[in-house]
Amino acid sequence: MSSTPAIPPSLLATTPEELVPMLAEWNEKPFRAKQIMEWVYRKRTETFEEMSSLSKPLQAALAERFSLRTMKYARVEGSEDTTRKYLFKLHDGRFIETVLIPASMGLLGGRSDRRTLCVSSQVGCAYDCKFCASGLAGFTRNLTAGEIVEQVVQVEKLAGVRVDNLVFMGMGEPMANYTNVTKAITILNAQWGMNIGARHMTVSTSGLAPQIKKLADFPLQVRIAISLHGASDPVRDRIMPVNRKYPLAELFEALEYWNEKKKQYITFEFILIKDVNDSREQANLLGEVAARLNAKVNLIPYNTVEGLPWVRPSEKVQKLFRDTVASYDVMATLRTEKGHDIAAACGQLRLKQETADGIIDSAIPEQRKTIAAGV
Ligand SMILES: C[S@@+](CC[C@H](N)C(=O)[O-])C[C@H]1O[C@@H](n2cnc3c(N)ncnc32)[C@H](O)[C@@H]1O
Ligand code: SF4
Repeated sequence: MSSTPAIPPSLLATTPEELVPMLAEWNEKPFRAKQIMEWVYRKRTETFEEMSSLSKPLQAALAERFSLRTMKYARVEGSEDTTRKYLFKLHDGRFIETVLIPASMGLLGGRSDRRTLCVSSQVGCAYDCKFCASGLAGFTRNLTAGEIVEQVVQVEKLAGVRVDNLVFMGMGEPMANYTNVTKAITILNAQWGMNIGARHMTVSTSGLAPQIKKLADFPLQVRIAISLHGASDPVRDRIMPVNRKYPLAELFEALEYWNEKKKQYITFEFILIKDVNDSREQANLLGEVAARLNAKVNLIPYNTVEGLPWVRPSEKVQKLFRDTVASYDVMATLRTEKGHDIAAACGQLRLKQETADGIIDSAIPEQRKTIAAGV
């Protein structure tokens, strides 16, 4: 592959505090930082020349130092009433997906206006979970904080909506890109920035225990979702290699720390895969640990990934599993909405595009098929 073209760092990854010393260098007053943020986040200006309250030399200095948009909208799948999956081309030619999940029926029967955006945190993923499209072509690179923030800015404009909820459930493992993800969260939460409440942001992780503890110490009250998918080490080892590094005992210990620090419930994500993790025994183990850690459980029928032979269990098995977990006095939901399925399968659209562009080889590694076949 050709080397990455250099572009100036994104202004969307910059805080007003970081701007102040640069402004001093340019003989500008500190209050300009606030003005610049207003152009960026309130008026959503896409060029520096439009920042008409700033002097021409300051516009030029900013343009030399920063980029305002670093990725190009490539295409969208889905329509206004359904989940929309946006594909963006990054400055180095790679692709990422961002999924907008529309307003759903409110809990009390009325229509809720909430819109959830599922953002990517990396190009590809190194964690190699055996059921997931995101890791199929391996890991390419971390997204910068600017690229994470820009997904929200661009989708709001393209869809003409305001995002209320944000989930880090797109491509990549957010806790393996800790610094950029927490910086993006800070900017997305800031009043001068995207002003999204921290409690409306959920970081989903495959279980990187040390980073979970670190995030527990992070001052913003973000939520955490754990991709559990196995309630015992042998089952989890089979489908999630990360479990060999951080086995369940270590993961649960980190979650106890989370509970102590954050005092808010955890969510366990549990994909139901036929004959892999859908047994009564797994449901009992999951119920026990969810009750102990005060976690709610989201059960997700496996969403087929092209090239991978895993399948979801029958509805009867899914419901029995949910009822068994719920019998531990645990809140357990079975996700059936299409939107979530599409979000969960994040990574497939990008795989198709990068394969078509000849950036990656599409072959599903033989090893995946063997593991799926249970050999
Ligand atoms: C793509 S991951 C990204 C966040 C993080 N790396 C993680 O594993 O939690 C987001 C969620 O999608 C789930 N997922 C991946 N492939 C899926 C599939 N084929 N069907 C349903 N959910 C899937 C993951 O297990 C995880 O719970
Ligand atoms: S489920 Fe998450 S950690 Fe596992 S391969 Fe997919 S993106 Fe990576």
